[in-house]
Amino acid sequence: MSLLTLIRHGQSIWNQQNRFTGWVDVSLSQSGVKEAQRAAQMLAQQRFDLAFTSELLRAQDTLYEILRHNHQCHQYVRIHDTGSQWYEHFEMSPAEELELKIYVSQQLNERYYGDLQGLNKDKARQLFGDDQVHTWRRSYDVAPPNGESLAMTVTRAIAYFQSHIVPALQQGKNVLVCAHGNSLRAIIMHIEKMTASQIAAYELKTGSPHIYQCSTAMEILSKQVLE
Ligand SMILES: O=C(O)[C@@H](CO)OP(=O)(O)O
Repeated sequence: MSLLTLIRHGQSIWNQQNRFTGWVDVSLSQSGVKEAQRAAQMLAQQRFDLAFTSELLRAQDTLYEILRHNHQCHQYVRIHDTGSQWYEHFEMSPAEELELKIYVSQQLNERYYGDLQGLNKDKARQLFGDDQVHTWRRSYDVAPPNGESLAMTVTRAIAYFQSHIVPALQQGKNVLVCAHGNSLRAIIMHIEKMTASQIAAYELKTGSPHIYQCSTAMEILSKQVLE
């Protein structure tokens, strides 16, 4: 059995300003740092064997806050090139085995919001209408102009989940994934076998850990959301 913990980063400055963010590398707001610290307290006793995050600061900063306060994690190493798996060629010393590996991947980035990035969401509703903006934000397969639909985000996030995260879970490892509203909705849709309309209605709070107990056959045995 293994634990899969998914957490959306704490509130960012652009979440606070209600602006489409996507791949823009916006930092956490003061409330976002507090949310990350709160999540860190909730997860302080949990043992993680490895962690995954996106290329974006808001997810990485939330992850580091969690790891810095984790009683079981003494040192971590950030590995950007997830393809090479270089370190696995060497026999590890006991000290190296204590290192928690953090894999960073663009495939876990937020959904790319294209031309909407930077625009205030209320202003977008004035310009394009409520229905159009809702469709861009929460439909499954309609992409915003020059951006990604949720379906496109699902394709890349699930490819990564299958190739990098599932094998670790199948080995009984406890995995922490710190990412974004839409890349995590993609993973949740996949593991909870949700339909497109179920995921459309599923909102993920910032800084609120989702903890899944998984069997080695990747069945979900339980789910707990900490608030
Ligand atoms: O702007 C974004 O990048 C995302 C997440 O904050 O927004 P939405 O919830 O509208 O998909």
